Amino acid sequence: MAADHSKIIYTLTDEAPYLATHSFLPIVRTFTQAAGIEVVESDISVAHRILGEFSDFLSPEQKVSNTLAELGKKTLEADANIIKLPNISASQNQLLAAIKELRGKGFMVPEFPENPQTEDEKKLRQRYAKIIGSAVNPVLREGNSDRRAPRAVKEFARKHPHTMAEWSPASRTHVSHMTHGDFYHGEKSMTLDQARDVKMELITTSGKSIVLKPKTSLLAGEIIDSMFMSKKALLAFYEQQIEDARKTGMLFSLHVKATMMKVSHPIVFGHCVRMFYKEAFEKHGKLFDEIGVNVNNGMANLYDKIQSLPESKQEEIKRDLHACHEHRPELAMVDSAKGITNFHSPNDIIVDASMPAMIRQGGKMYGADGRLKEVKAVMPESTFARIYQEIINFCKWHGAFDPRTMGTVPNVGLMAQQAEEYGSHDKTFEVQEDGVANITDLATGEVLLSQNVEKGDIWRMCQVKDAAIRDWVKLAVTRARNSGMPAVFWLDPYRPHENELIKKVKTYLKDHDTSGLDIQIMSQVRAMRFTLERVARGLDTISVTGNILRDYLTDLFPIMELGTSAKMLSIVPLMAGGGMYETGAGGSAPKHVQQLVEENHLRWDSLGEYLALAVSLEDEGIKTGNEKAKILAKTLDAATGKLLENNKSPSPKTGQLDNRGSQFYLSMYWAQALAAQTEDAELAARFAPLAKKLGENEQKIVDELNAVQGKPVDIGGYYFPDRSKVEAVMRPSATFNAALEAAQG
Ligand SMILES: NC(=O)C1=CN([C@@H]2O[C@H](COP(=O)(O)OP(=O)(O)OC[C@H]3O[C@@H](n4cnc5c(N)ncnc54)[C@H](OP(=O)(O)O)[C@@H]3O)[C@@H](O)[C@H]2O)C=CC1
Ligand SMILES: O=C(O)CCC(=O)C(=O)O
Ligand SMILES: [Mg+2]
Repeated sequence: MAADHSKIIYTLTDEAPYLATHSFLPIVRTFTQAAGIEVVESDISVAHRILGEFSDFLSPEQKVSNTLAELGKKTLEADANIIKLPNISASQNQLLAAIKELRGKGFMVPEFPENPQTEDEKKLRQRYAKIIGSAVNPVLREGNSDRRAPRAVKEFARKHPHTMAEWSPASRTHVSHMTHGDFYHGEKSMTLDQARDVKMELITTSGKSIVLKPKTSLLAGEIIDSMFMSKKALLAFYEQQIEDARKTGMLFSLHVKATMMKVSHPIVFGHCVRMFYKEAFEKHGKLFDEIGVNVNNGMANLYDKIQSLPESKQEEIKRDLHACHEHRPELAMVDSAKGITNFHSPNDIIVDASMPAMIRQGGKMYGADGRLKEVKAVMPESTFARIYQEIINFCKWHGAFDPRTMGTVPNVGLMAQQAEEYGSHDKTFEVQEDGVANITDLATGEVLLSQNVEKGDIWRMCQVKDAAIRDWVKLAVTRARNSGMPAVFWLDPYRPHENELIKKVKTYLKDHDTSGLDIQIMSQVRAMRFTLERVARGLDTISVTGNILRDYLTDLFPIMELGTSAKMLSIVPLMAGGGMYETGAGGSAPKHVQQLVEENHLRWDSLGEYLALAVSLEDEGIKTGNEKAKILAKTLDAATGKLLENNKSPSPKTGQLDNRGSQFYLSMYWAQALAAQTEDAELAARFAPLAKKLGENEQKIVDELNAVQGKPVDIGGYYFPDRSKVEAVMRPSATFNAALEAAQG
């Protein structure tokens, strides 16, 4: 393919990464132009996704296309080269706020039907369901996951270690999970002998058939699972844990992943809130139902809904809620200054980030008085919760990890084609009546898997495709070979699903040359212990895991090693041949936007973007034979290394170098590296003037960038900001802007 047809797709997302993109894209284009590469935008922000879904409600000039669907199709093409920034996986509260903002701006998308009654409302609700929770990543992730800390980043962390609180062997902090009645308990799993169409059906005790999902087409070799969480067991567990925390004087803290597990975890979360405030719910439950309170969306929803009630009633409810606290444990706070507890909103306590933060703080979270305290971390589902208890045990014995000496733990994750639990939300159901939940072959009527369930249980089917597993095993071998590190498959033979996986892993490993490689299979708790023993000795170990542990471990280890998962290289080699380059392994850090709006300081670190862009350019260079792209990649990596070496990352403090200043330094180092290289004289000549100009004006530009800080700014919205205002805020240095412009061809 001719180099001048090269295209890199760069996503526009939300919050801090969206803001950072507005200053970064003009920089990127200045450089990529020189290699004939066009950088095109694809807006997959939550606001744009709402507009795309509801274009039938918009005027012709307001209509936008469904960019997410288009981008999803692109991932299936061999020449896809996509840079994907983190996006909001919207909770219901966030969705409501986005809808309100859009309507306020004259985009009359429908109101979200919280309690759909009519057929029309039910349809609208279904359309909105496509936008809620983790709705972007599963569509785009048509490949498995390769996440690691690049050498330069790890070296930087060793030289400039982040803070790490001490761990005491006497710490009482622990994880509480269920030991029966959860998804782990009684899971059933099978590998399909042939392609089959199945239905999911509940046969009630009264003999009625309720079709949960009429048809799902499965391929030969696919692994399917059937599992459920018992409501009775869950409630008994919560009751016991709440009481245990009270008796022992521990902070009570709940950790879920309601964004990715968008059907099951809001229910799991809601049961906990209702149990905690049991007496208030017994007294006011009927009224709450009437006014549409749904604490699956957190206490924020309750406080919002009761505002429709007379003042005196509101006071009574609040009194009754407060009264519950008298015989309850103290709750962990998300923001103690603002009085926001762990129960406020399920998207405030996303387990992959919230547990590592606690571990980094020496096993403590904030109480209502703003002081750090030991915690009971409640994660009902036991399948993966056990790894956190294991790392807590290790920290108590070993003490806190030392970022200066600890080894690194990259991850190879099974993620493609909506693998495992994270792809299960269209196959997850809250059981309406006691009965048997069956997965039945449509053609033969044969029941493949069945479970006895009761009203209120959460039943689900998960699946993972054979091709995805093969590709994952191959990626693991490739990473083990290229890195020279041992690789451990974290698989538990006592869990039926993972037992099926183990059989396949053993088979597919034989397709590869594994001579000289150290590849092992261990259950999760052993794998964690083995890995941590090595980490403490400065040794590196690849974790090869399923989809949930991919998510958990790629925040856990980076947060210990690097202070944040924003500094991870995160590659998705797409199964169709293309590449998607995610930027960091974390999210969109909402409090960063708040700081920008209040103080015009953006602490967001775009390092993930720099790393992603370098591999994207390298990939483009290799696939299209574009030598200039390869040089851009190499020099960008060198510039990133220098940025770290010279400590030009954004500071969290207003008044100091922020995201914009850091981007300036990257541009300067990149231009300098290009000017200095001797492989391509044309590129060197093209970037020499920019390198010179930026070097000469370094102090002036940094002063211009820092001078604007300390005052509030207006970006014209939160979910749907005004792009021209964002651009003005994000590009405040006239000197820098002029230098970039002059360098453009
Ligand atoms: N790939 C994706 O699309 C992902 C999206 N999400 C979404 O992101 C939102 C927030 O999720 P949450 O779980 O709180 O996780 P985040 O990773 O956004 O936040 C955790 C903390 O990590 C730090 N952090 C993360 N990225 C950066 C960065 N680039 N530069 C500097 N600091 C960073 C910040 O800490 P500090 O206080 O030190 O600044 C931040 O408060 C949610 O809407 C979630 O659904 C979450 C994960 C991945
Ligand atoms: O899609 C999401 O909501 C979050 C994704 C995530 O946390 C991850 O992939 O690490
Ligand atoms: Mg994650």
